[in-house]
Amino acid sequence: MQTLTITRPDDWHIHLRSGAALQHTVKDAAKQFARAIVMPNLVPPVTNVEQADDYRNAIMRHTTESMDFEPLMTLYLTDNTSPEDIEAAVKSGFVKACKLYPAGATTNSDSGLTNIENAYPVFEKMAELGMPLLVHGEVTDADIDIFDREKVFIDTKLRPVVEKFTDLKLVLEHITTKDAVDFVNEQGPNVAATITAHHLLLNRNDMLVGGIRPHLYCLPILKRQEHQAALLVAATSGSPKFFLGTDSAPHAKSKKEAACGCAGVYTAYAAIELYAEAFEMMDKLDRLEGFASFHGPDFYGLPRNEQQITLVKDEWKVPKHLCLGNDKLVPFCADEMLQWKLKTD
Ligand SMILES: NC(=O)N[C@@H](CC(=O)O)C(=O)O
Ligand SMILES: [Zn+2]
Ligand SMILES: [Zn+2]
Repeated sequence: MQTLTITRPDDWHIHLRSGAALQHTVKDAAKQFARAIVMPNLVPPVTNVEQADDYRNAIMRHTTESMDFEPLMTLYLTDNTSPEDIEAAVKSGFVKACKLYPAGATTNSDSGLTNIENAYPVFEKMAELGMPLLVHGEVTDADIDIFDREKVFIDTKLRPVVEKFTDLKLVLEHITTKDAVDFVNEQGPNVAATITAHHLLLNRNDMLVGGIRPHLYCLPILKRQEHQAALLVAATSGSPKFFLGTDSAPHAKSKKEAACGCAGVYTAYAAIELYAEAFEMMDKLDRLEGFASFHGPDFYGLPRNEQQITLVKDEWKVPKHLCLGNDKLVPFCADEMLQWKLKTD
């Protein structure tokens, strides 16, 4: 049977949620990933070191020593975040990045920045101290089409930031367009991007043709096939600017299958397997380890993991439902066949 052994990967963008959900989300992440950048968009959001510490402890209560899992915490930037908050975050040692949500852009982003320039003093401190800025890159203007929101954000909001803060470490999260790939490639080594498995495997036809599939609705929304193709090329290029970030974002089944369903796709239960499918599609399985296990820690200035994981080419069927605390959740590719399976023994 075909196998693939790689250095244990990390997830540089995950939503673990809080409360009862942690029972499931932490286990799913930890079975493959050694570390994960944990997004701070809880209700209320994680905006200071004290809240990040509480959240970290809540996550750690769902780990065991044998899981060997380290959550890397983030702060949620608001209009009120100060340079002193950044100093405290760096000093904590466990806060590894700060997250910029434009207010209203995505799930639980209401407390995000109302104007990116409000955070310029904060960006200056982050650049000085080497704290990475993670960006949900979409504008929120009502007159901008949802499929154009990433490109318009890059052109109108992000370009001024990278021109002004030339040393700022910046990760454009969950990129979905060829425009984002080109932008990242044009910048110096301090600008990188994460790419999700679902944006590599799908385009908007998969979500909309033959019926609307609410479980494939996420933000930024799936784009045209030509954008998917550009993401596949970027992820499998071997460039250290692109690395794994699942954006695994669980929501209860009832919240997705609704008149106004929320955004987010749950992939953590089989994330590395899903990426393996995408890399195999490109005949680039040999590039998976760099993308999943090397480029992220190299960018963040953290050591690469020493353990390994093995994937086996062994078809299996994804369950129709998983649990999310006391709720039911429909995972990505529910009731479909996957080709790769993480070896657990
Ligand atoms: N990606 C999503 O569609 N949803 C994320 C938020 C985010 O990452 O934008 C979530 O928290 O549910
Ligand atoms: Zn986002
Ligand atoms: Zn996310």
